[in-house]
Amino acid sequence: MTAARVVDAVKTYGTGDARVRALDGVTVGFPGGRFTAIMGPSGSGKSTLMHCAAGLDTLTSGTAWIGDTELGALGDRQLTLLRRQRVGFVFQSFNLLPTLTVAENITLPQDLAGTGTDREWVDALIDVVGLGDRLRHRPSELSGGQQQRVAVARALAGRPEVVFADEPTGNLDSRSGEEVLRLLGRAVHDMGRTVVMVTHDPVAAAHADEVVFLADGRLVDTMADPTAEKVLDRMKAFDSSRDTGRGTAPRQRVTS
Ligand SMILES: Nc1ncnc2c1ncn2[C@@H]1O[C@H](COP(=O)(O)OP(=O)(O)OP(=O)(O)O)[C@@H](O)[C@H]1O
Repeated sequence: MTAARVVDAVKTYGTGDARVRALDGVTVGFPGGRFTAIMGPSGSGKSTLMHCAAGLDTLTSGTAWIGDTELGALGDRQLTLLRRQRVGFVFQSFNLLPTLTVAENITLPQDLAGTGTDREWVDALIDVVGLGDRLRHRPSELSGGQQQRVAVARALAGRPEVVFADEPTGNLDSRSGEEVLRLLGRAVHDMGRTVVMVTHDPVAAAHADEVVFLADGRLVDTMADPTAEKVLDRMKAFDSSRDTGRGTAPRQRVTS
């Protein structure tokens, strides 16, 4: 089962000479029950791909799917509901609500949707993220790593079909980052969830089951069972092919 996918995805930003093709015909599926990392050089289109696949942004052409639902066919309200009920998000900057407690932050999406909370599942999650003694605290009373663990619990609380994480360790020291990555890995391998993570860090990507590589808005490679060394080597190959003028083309400008 493919939890999320894009087909022939094209995304352009800007107009005229300044028009940039951030996604240039990407087709990729993210399998259910797997942890996939999206890697690539800066500006290669990683965040754009994630945002379009997750329904946070729309494609210029092509289609994006969550399960069997094509996102382009949905109106604004349906898209909001889909994001709230079927997708979870973890961002680099945690995005917790400062006035709410940890417990309230974790169940906020279900409270907003009025769908009710699966108490047993949420209690199990709180156990896994290790924040049982912090439930009445506000985010400002937690470390960055703890805040991100709350964000991971919030993303998983509604049992979404897929969790998208955009550089989830970008604001964390390596030890807290490692904890968050292990948590995402456990969500997939012990709890049967699906995670798609954008990262530029080979060590983070090594936690995934599979890495997909973007360059200049195109899907250029995939790697199963990654290690940090293998991912780093693959990334270095991008750099050397750029240096020698071979391999991936420079970012394509669209002048029409
Ligand atoms: N809102 C926007 N308006 C104009 N151009 C944009 C916009 N968002 C992204 N781009 C351009 O699209 C391309 C892809 O950007 P994107 O952020 O998806 O890349 P990325 O691989 O996530 O980069 P990074 O690793 O640096 O975050 C870049 O050339 C970027 O400048």
